[in-house]
Amino acid sequence: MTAAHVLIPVKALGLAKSRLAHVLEPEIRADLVLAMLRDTLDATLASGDLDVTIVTSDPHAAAVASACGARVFPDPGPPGAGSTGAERLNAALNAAAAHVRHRTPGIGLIALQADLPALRPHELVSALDDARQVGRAIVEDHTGLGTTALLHCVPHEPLHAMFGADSARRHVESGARALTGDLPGLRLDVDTVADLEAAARLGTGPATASVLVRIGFAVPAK
Ligand SMILES: Nc1nc2c(ncn2[C@@H]2O[C@H](COP(=O)(O)OP(=O)(O)OP(=O)(O)O)[C@@H](O)[C@H]2O)c(=O)[nH]1
Ligand SMILES: C=C(OP(=O)(O)O)C(=O)O
Repeated sequence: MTAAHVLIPVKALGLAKSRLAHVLEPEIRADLVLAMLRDTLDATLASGDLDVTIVTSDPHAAAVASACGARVFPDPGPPGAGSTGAERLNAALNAAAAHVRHRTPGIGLIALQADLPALRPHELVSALDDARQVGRAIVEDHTGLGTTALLHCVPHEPLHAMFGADSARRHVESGARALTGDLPGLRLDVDTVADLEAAARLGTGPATASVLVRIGFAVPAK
């Protein structure tokens, strides 16, 4: 049986990585988002017996998913008028989780960020092993405030994603254990120029490395 099902959300590329908009033109920003998605996906698919679904309405992200062997779940769109970005993200993840659990009752779920270009397969394996011991767990991002992975191994409770600003605290309050392992690639989501520099130092997958070289970083692939 598949060990767990990984859900990776990606919003429309034109809206993505707005915190890099002051340094990167829209076209290269879109290339970077797709490259980080590809490297995140490749590391995830190399982590063992995991199914992977990309949650997106973006055709370019869906094409990358299909090329890598992942499934695509169409973003259901805003849950209501005036909903916030975080509400849209969590609604999309929760809908995808319900769909997966309908097909595969009780399967473990991992909601994973799409911008983890330095992710190593063993980090995801180790986090999943630890999450199984406690049922519900998170990996805090490198700032300690956000969540890069919500690992939900409680068979008969819905995912209840709570991503968005300060999501680590909310996930912990919802009963998730914050994992303490040494997981530098899994903790490094890339939102800012400083994050990009940190990822380049840590070593990214080849797709991201190639974009970094185009924008002036001299980096070896991991
Ligand atoms: N499917 C889906 N994914 C989303 C949605 N909102 C955000 N995401 C994804 O969730 C992750 C975190 O989202 P954000 O931090 O809002 O966006 P970002 O593109 O990483 O960065 P900023 O634009 O700088 O905030 C990213 O992978 C997004 O693509 C949504 O409404 N639907
Ligand atoms: C959405 C989140 O992350 P970020 O905004 O850093 O991508 C989060 O940590 O819940």
